[in-house]
Amino acid sequence: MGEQPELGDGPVKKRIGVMGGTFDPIHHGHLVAASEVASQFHLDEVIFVPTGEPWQKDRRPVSPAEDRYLMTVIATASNPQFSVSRIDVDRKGPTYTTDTLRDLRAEHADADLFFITGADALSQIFSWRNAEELFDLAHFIGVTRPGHTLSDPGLPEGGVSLVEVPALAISSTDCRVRVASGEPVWYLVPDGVVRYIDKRRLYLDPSSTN
Ligand SMILES: Nc1ncnc2c1ncn2[C@@H]1O[C@H](COP(=O)(O)OP(=O)(O)OP(=O)(O)O)[C@@H](O)[C@H]1O
Ligand SMILES: O=C(O)c1ccc[n+]([C@@H]2O[C@H](COP(=O)([O-])O)[C@@H](O)[C@H]2O)c1
Repeated sequence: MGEQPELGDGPVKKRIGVMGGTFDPIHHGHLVAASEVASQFHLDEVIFVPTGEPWQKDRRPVSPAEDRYLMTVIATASNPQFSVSRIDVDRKGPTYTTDTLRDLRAEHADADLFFITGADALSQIFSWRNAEELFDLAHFIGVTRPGHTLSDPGLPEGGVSLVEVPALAISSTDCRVRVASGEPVWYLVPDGVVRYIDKRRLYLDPSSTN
């Protein structure tokens, strides 16, 4: 049997969301943002990409990349639309999103990429390395986040979409502080992540939480 003919002008491109983050730990704010963008933008899938060395988060020691990667796998395992990439964890040196997007474009040459970022990260985007190249590599989607104003910091015309997502006032910092002070993180992070934090004894040292 021959291949199905393509409709329209050419093959329909896959639409892949990319959710980059330090995920220390991953929480329901990340998951809701990815799910909502996937729905609103008719994405085929969302790839979560934990950072290797997040060079702008150097105020405190970040948990080992392998722990952050595994928590991301646990958190996304139940959603068939979600997957996790090791590309930033496996690349040596500081994590730059231009590298992330170049590598993903090489792996998914047939796809359009949509990079998902919260209001706080979007407002800092011009401090990222080679920021001017970012918008040629993916379409950017800025999502609302409680406590932060979602505004366009001067992004190129058509390069970014601003999207409202259900407001979850959760941050990884708050989760770490709660664990260090013996407060629960149940329902702020997926159940498997609560258990992983406990098993690996993460975030118990108060000096490394903030
Ligand atoms: N509650 C949330 N709602 C929407 N977007 C979020 C939320 N939390 C994080 N994000 C976005 O997810 C991406 C990855 O975030 P990150 O892993 O740094 O989590 P964080 O909660 O901001 O961590 P930390 O408190 O350690 O700075 C960023 O683009 C961030 O803006
Ligand atoms: O490219 C950069 O220089 C750069 C600087 C800071 C953050 N980022 C990316 O922004 C995403 C969210 O980062 P973070 O630090 O808020 O978890 C993640 O994918 C990072 O790699 C990228």
